Amino acid sequence: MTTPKVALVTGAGQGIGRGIALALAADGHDIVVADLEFQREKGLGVVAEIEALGRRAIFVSADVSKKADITAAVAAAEEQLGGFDVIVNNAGIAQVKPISDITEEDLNKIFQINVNSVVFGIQAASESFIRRSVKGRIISAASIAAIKGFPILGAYSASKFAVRGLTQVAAQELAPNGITVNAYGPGIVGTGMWELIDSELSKINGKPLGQNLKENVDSIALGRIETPEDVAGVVSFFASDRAQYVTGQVLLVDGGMLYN
Ligand SMILES: NC(=O)C1=CN([C@@H]2O[C@H](COP(=O)(O)OP(=O)(O)OC[C@H]3O[C@@H](n4cnc5c(N)ncnc54)[C@H](O)[C@@H]3O)[C@@H](O)[C@H]2O)C=CC1
Ligand SMILES: CC(=O)C(C)=O
Repeated sequence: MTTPKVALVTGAGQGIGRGIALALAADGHDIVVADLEFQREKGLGVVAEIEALGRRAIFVSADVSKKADITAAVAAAEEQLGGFDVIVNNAGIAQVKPISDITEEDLNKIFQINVNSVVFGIQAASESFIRRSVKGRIISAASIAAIKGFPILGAYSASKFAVRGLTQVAAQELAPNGITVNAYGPGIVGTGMWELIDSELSKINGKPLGQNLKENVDSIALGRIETPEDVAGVVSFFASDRAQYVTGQVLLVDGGMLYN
């Protein structure tokens, strides 16, 4: 296949999404930086970082729980950057609650953002790829919590198991079109999401701030917290020509926490 040239990354205003957007730009992609409207300033900062790498980039305000927003972001890639080859369904949220406390609203919210978004991303990307005869790449955010259920992260774990299931199904359905579908499975990454998990766990188990994070990091074989750049390396691989025979996989990038 030809090297993908335009990538759309959701949740790219900060954290892992920002790291992925910068890595794909360094690989030679032009980038749609998609995030919620309230992240516009941060998103424009990422656009400037990408432009400093010599690539083109635009910020698109998109709520991934809305199908129309994802479809519009794909259209913006085609119309403003002249193509569309890779989607990274990265945006996601965490919730930190024992199953006994999970509400109907909690479930609806986390599934709309972590799961519905992946269905919408697969739909919008594959429609564009098939219409334009592009053997594109669909890459989504799973987690170690897509392989093993984590206590107090029940709704989150369920949502990431769903991402893994969707990845396997879409890989099989889209293979006849030459489209590959994969997911990355980070472990404990030092972003806003883990700041939230650590502080919420502290409220539940009374440990001092930072202690839950430290204990989790202590369980990592490579002995350090993960960075967005660690995750981005795997996404860069999935988007590259080197990954053209890889589909339907969740690749764990966790420094040695789970083993398959
Ligand atoms: N931080 C970690 O340890 C791990 C993170 N992940 C996954 O990686 C992905 C990125 O996580 P982080 O960068 O750590 O999180 P983060 O909280 O630092 O960043 C998430 C980004 O997604 C955006 N976002 C949230 N809801 C959105 C919506 N409805 N529409 C559009 N954008 C939205 C936020 O504005 C933010 O820019 C998530 O899917 C997460 O579940 C997976 C495993 C571990
Ligand atoms: C945030 C996340 O996915 C975990 C397992 O920590």
